[in-house]
Amino acid sequence: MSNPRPNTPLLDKVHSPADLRRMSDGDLARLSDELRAETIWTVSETGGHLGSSLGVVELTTAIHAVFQTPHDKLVWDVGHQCYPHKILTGRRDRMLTLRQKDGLSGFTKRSESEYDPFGAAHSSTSISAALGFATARDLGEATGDAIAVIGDGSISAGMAYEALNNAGSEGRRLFVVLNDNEMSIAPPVGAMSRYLSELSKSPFGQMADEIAKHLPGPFREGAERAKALMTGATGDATLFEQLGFTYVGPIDGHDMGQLLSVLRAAKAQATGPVLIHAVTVKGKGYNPAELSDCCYHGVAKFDVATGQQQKSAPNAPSYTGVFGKRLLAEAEADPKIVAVTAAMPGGTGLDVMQKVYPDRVFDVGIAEQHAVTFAAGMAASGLKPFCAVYSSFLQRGYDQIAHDVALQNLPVRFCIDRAGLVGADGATHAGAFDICFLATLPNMTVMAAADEAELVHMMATMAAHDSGPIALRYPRGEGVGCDMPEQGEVLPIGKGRIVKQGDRVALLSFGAHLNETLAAAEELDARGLSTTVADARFAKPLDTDLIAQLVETHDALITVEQGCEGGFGAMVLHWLAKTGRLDGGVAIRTMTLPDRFIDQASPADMYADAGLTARDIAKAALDAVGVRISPQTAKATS
Ligand SMILES: Cc1ncc(C[n+]2csc(CCOP(=O)(O)OP(=O)(O)O)c2C)c(N)n1
Ligand SMILES: CC(=O)[C@@H](O)[C@H](O)COP(=O)(O)O
Ligand SMILES: [Mg+2]
Repeated sequence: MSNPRPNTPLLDKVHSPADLRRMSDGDLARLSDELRAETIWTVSETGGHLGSSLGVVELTTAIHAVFQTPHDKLVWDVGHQCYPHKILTGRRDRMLTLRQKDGLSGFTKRSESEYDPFGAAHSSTSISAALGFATARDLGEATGDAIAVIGDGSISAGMAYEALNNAGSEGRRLFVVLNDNEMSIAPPVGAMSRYLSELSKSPFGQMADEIAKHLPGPFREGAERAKALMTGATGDATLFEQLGFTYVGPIDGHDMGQLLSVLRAAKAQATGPVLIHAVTVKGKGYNPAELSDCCYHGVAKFDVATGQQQKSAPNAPSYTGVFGKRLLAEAEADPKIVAVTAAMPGGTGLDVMQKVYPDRVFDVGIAEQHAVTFAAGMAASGLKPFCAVYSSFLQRGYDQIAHDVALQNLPVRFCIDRAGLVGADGATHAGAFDICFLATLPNMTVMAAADEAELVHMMATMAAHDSGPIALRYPRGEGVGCDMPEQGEVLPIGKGRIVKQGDRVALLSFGAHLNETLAAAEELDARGLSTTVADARFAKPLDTDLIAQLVETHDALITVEQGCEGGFGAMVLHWLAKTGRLDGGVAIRTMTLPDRFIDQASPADMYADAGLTARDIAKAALDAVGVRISPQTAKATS
């Protein structure tokens, strides 16, 4: 399907933001319409984060028109809304490579453009980074103004308050644009969201006098009336003003005239931190997006005329889908089971349980640190909390896992979706580190599902495991299409399983790379190297009997995991070394992700880049047993 490319005569003249600064205000408004059409067309061909990008079309145009980017530093929060920004900053001709192998990142990225002064993808970092730039300017570095654009969802994270708190006390000239579209991925939650909702209903332009007087007539009267009204009505300043910011807003984030006036006035007058509250619509200007519950937050390729997305039929249930269903089943059987998500009820699958038990599922907003310790408090009180957080986002709550959960040995269940390489979201969302940062914690039990049937058993095991914290990791996307058990069977903690018996080479897989490991075993068998395949199931506690048996009865042991160095394979090596089993010389290879970040591509291409294909595993085994593969053989069989 190919959608007709929009006609964009004004946008065709824009090769950098400098071209915007030569346009009239009227042309900038017309340009934004073209930019919106171009964004819709682009994402219809590539898929990606459409809704948030459509919500900032005018804002993007106005900021680049008023501020001198790239000397002034524009820092996007999350960065999923950066497609209009990328189109205006010289990357329009590469937009069809968005989120693809060797293509443009789906988020801002320093190495991609001087207009991306700070990379993002994990939320709530923009104010901190922007304050860093502002401080560097004040210390003499060659940088200009700093502008952070943060959404109403992202400003619910603790890190944003740390930054507001510091910026408000530092008093440096800094611009924070709050892009308030009253949406996160799901509808926003929390008291802050409620507060912003009230604030955004206040009349236009409650702002400080020194900025209001620089506004054109009608805006100024409106602002003065609103200020009188607001001050009269409320008497106190906004939360942001009480933190030391000049608050400007709420303004219509789609009205180019308001945006340009307010940004110009703020730029002309600001001597300290300014927060501009722009009210926008997620998915603005594209009906299917505006009308959909998710505002087309993340979409597949689609037909522009209808909004119909191109989604291939699944070959197997998704891990997330199996997780959601099984959690509901476990929750039906045990009223003490509760669940916690950090603004991702749909992505984690908790929405399945939420529909049935809304009082037992807690969406705490984008607040992973709080989510973990909140779950710890519930565990300390006798409940059985399942804390469902994507692997890479769980990095945000690591000290809470160590300090509040593991050290106190509290029975929090960590359900870690998007473990391993995730594809189009690239390096920022890779679930590469959770095995390493969890298996090294005392008291922690760490499991990984080899397939969707194992996930069912491991969910039952988590529900039953009440003696301390336990984590279960599983990848993004579909399972392998295996037979599914009706019920989950509680697994013996710390016990793995032999999947295929051989006697020369032992492949010990942890998690969802079992299929590739079995394929490697086939190749090795075909070469006359009888191969055992074992599924470790646990990275902690290790099945040391199994490992000892494999090492004693095979010529080589190869560990395989969808995780970084320092994870499962390292734990195996530690144990072997500590028990002297390496002294006699054992042929061992640990197959892990490489010590580098891997850019977006398909998961298969990313694992090939990582050196974790079935062929790679087989080659490691051949190398370990000393069968050198001649270049010709390698070429012939590749
Ligand atoms: C630390 C972290 N947790 C969760 C996410 C997943 N995530 C991406 S965008 C988003 C919602 C952001 O809402 P908002 O800031 O309001 O931006 P909008 O999409 O409305 O433009 C979430 C939860 C993330 N990127 N980073
Ligand atoms: C921008 C962001 O962080 C989320 O939208 C993320 O891209 C969701 O990932 P999944 O598509 O794997 O749910
Ligand atoms: Mg939002």
